[in-house]
Amino acid sequence: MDPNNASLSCVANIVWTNSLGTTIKKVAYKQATLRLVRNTLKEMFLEVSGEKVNPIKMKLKGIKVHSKFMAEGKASIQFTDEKCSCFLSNAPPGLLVQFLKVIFIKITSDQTSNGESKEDMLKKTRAHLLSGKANQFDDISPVTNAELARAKKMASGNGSVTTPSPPQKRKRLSGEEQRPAPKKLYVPSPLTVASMEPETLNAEQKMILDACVRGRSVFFTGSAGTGKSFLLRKIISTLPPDGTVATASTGVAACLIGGTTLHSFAGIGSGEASLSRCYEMATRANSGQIWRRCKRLIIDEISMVDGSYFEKIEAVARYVRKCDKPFGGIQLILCGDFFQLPPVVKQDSFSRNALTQDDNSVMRFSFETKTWQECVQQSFELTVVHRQKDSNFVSILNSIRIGRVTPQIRDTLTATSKQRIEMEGILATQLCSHTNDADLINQSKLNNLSGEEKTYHAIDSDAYMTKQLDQQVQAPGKLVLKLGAQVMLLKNLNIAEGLVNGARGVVTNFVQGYPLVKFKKRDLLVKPEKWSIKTAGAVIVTRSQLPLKLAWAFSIHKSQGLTLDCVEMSLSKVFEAGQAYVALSRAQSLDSLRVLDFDGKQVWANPKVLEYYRDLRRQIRDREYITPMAVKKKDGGLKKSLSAMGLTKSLMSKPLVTIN
Ligand SMILES: Nc1ncnc2c1ncn2[C@@H]1O[C@H](COP(=O)(O)OP(=O)(O)OP(=O)(O)O)[C@@H](O)[C@H]1O
Ligand SMILES: [Mg+2]
Repeated sequence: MDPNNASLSCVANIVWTNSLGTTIKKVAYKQATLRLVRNTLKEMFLEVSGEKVNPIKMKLKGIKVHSKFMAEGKASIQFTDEKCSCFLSNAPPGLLVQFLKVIFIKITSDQTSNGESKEDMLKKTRAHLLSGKANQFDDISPVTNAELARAKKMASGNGSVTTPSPPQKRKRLSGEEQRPAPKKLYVPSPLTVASMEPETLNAEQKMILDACVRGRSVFFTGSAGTGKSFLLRKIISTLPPDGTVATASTGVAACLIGGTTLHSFAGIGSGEASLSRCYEMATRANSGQIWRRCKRLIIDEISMVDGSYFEKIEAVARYVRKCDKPFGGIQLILCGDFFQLPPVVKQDSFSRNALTQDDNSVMRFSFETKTWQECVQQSFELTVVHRQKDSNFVSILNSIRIGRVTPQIRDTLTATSKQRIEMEGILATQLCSHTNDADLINQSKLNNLSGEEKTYHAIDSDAYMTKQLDQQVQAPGKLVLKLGAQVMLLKNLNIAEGLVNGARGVVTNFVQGYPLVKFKKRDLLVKPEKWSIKTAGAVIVTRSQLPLKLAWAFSIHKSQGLTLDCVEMSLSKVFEAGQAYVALSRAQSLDSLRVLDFDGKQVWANPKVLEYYRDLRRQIRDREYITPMAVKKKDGGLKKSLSAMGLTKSLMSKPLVTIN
């Protein structure tokens, strides 16, 4: 959390009411700046300033904060003394959360600190009034560790301060005793999940966030686990929600950033229709409005977006928005790693065999299009891998990424085939090259278990959206479990205790109808959780389901973007460049990985991608906007970073060779 975040820009409406609840005055700001200030008597105020109207200050005492819709950038603060309410909207969700947190921390701290007594305050007030001096307002001081600790104690229910009051909820305690529920200024949701993550952005991630906030159209890449999706979540929570559309090429990736799929946003079906037909489809009432409202389009896993489709949606954007600028003037934030899975095309045109036939007509990467050159203003490459901590494994993965397998790498990976990675009944997840194989394995393993079946049906907020929820939410519409079922957790429930999205476990019991699951670090009685997705029309729909999925096997395609613990794979049937790399890079360490029948032939990179990255790095190096890695240390920093990525200069300039 940024302790100095005591200001916020958003839409604000202030409404004063009389004792009957009738509105007596209203002030509306399209673009308000909110600040936390203190007067000479150290009382805290919320100052709202904006177009034309003089700043309005409201005392932060006895307030009620309604924060249920923070994830959508909305909240309201009710001021008892002033008899008014301030309604906030279109606030960047992450910044809104931080701002409300600062208010909570400061108020809690003011009330619980052993500061001045009431008598002292009265004396001070009288002296101030007699002095005849005007009230002066200063920004509040940054949050201190002591204030933070007091607020944490308060939030965990150990404190006695109840201001600001949460929505009128009461928590039933043991026995008859009741007391006000602890403040809940934060509502976990996929859209604000970034705020739950304790990690802060590193320097290279901050530089990209800064470019996005400045309105640049950017592409950022980096090997698996460099925090691309993590950064995207931060970017989304830092931008105003109105006009920001978060999408990804796959449902799983869209779910990880709380967005929708690019296809459902664009409204042109698979994109195979003629351009004029696509124009027609995209101008239909709903789609047209969505395109016209969009100001910033975010696309994760851009490597899986076909070039022709990318060109088509760009043309559609210009047409529907009646604007000749690239992408109809929409800011693009693109992210992905072209060394991972390429676009899915009907024919297997980019399998290894096809590469030798010089048949590139069917699939093109989006970076190969003229549209890409015209639309992307700045490119960045993240270089620090966070998913894996072991530098040896990171350098193996970086070599695999570029299709390079040395004898040492082969030996290291082959040696994993015999290691025991199961622990206390938790088996390894098999990663399969084909989706059907994964489904069959899960079904037959479940059938082989002898216990009684328990079925859990999801509750969707809109029955018409079930198909979209199936595509975008990892939690299945129907989940069948038995004692001994291998499962994966689908939510970050407690990061410190390892209860994170991707954590593996086994069902050991059913208690009150819920499965008791043994995870690596602890057992958990798993209860339903909610997922929200934003449809292309900015409507929020939800699914309530147990955050579990059968996990004997997954397809590699469905695993792209995930961090998994305890994985096993046989790569003998891989058919895409980058497929082996995606599978291997899901693991967090060599100890939690088992590779059966490893062969260097299973690893290759697409020559076009290698060439693109060579050019990209040259471009990044040469331009004024030097990359974070070059910023770190101009003399040799670049070389060091490249070798950390498994790319020395000489290798970069050579065509690809796959070493078997
Ligand atoms: N700055 C950071 N500090 C600490 N951990 C981080 C940081 N950035 C990302 N991570 C962690 O690294 C892991 C991988 O991040 P993420 O899934 O965003 O990577 P990615 O680049 O999107 O990978 P992929 O290419 O596989 O989709 C996550 O557990 C994330 O929380
Ligand atoms: Mg990702």
